[in-house]
Amino acid sequence: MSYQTGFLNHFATEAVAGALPEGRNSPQRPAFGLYAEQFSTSAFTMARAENRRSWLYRMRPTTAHGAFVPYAGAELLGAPDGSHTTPNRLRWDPLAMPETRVDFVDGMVTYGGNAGIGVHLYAATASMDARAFQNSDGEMLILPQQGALRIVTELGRMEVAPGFLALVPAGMRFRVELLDGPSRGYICENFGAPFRLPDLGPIGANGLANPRDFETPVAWYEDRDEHFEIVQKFNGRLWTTTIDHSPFDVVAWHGNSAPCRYDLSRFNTIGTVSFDHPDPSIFTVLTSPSDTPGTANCDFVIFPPRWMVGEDTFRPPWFHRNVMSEFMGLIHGVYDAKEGGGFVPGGASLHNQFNGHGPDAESTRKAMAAELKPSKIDDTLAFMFESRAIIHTSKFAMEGGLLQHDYDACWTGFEKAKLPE
Ligand SMILES: O=C(O)Cc1cc(O)ccc1O
Ligand SMILES: [Fe+2]
Repeated sequence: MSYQTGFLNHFATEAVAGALPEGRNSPQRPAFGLYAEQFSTSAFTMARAENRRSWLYRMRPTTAHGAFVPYAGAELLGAPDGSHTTPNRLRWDPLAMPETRVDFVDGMVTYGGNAGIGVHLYAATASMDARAFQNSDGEMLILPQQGALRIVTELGRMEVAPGFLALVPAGMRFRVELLDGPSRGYICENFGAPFRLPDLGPIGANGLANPRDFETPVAWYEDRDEHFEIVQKFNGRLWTTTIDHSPFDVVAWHGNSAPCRYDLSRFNTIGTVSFDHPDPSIFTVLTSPSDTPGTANCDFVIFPPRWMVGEDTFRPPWFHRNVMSEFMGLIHGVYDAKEGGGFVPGGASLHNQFNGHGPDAESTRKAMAAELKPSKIDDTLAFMFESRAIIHTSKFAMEGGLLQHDYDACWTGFEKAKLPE
């Protein structure tokens, strides 16, 4: 597998020498009888810095297909209708692996969502073969938690193991192959402005996720004249059609709208070297801004291994109530605000708008008693999708058997403060 590096670069790549036109996008007759196609993930008229599009040179035009009809699988995928939304702090046990053959498409399960994002987990036991998924509703941020994936996209192939993220543009066709057997992970579906690197402000020109660590596949195609099912998510529902060849027939492409992967261990984690626990925005990997400056449609934030050195400081996350809603998951290890257990790899939690949460009683007791020498939080990777809007939960999330009904109890047993007489 080879990659080109950089975030949102203008890449150019060809799997067959001479396939990529030079000096123009749409020659009268592209090489070898290929067909040129513009793939736009921003409006044509978007400001240059925000403009995203790629030019694809493929063996057949994408237009060669019949009508899409409603798709019957993936019954647990869909937009929550609001009837299961609660202000309560929620936490879930891990999603079980299916006992039958289930691929990535049918293995997606919606936990929550709002107008800006969809929050899903997937649990799959089979690779997709002669089918592809296309999400016309939004781009997909995929975080494997168990099992490495090979994601075959129209623009090339990338491998993503647990600890990596994959980002697939809205509208792009892809299939997911399992490299290590049963696989599970998390998905943030982004209906808003596409994810980008956050501004660094006073941090300066370097730090957090550095652009050069993002990797985009080189062009790759397969020449398979057989039936392929295309499953499309459109307007919150799934649709299907069949074509007579592989959709992965793009021989060359250029442009800046492309899938990428990123190894989260490359994140340059920044924290306090004096006192107090900084706001978790310091851990933002990618952000999808809204039209209100400073208020994200969605921030993707990680809690990676890091040194804790704060003096006279309560080091774990503080107790807090937040206008932003927070969905969290755990790739591996223990999260420093939940030392009392219950938040486990493959599990999840949700703390919706203004509902108080923070360290459990066990983490609080330990942090208040700790000797404050430098200590390393190691072997851990938690993450958060933080959204400006309430995250509505699905029926499955509330009634699917994984919800921990005793979650509130992790915040009991705190002693009352004793004021001077
Ligand atoms: O709630 C959480 O665990 C996430 C979180 C972590 C942190 O370090 C500060 C604030 C915050 O919401
Ligand atoms: Fe929080």
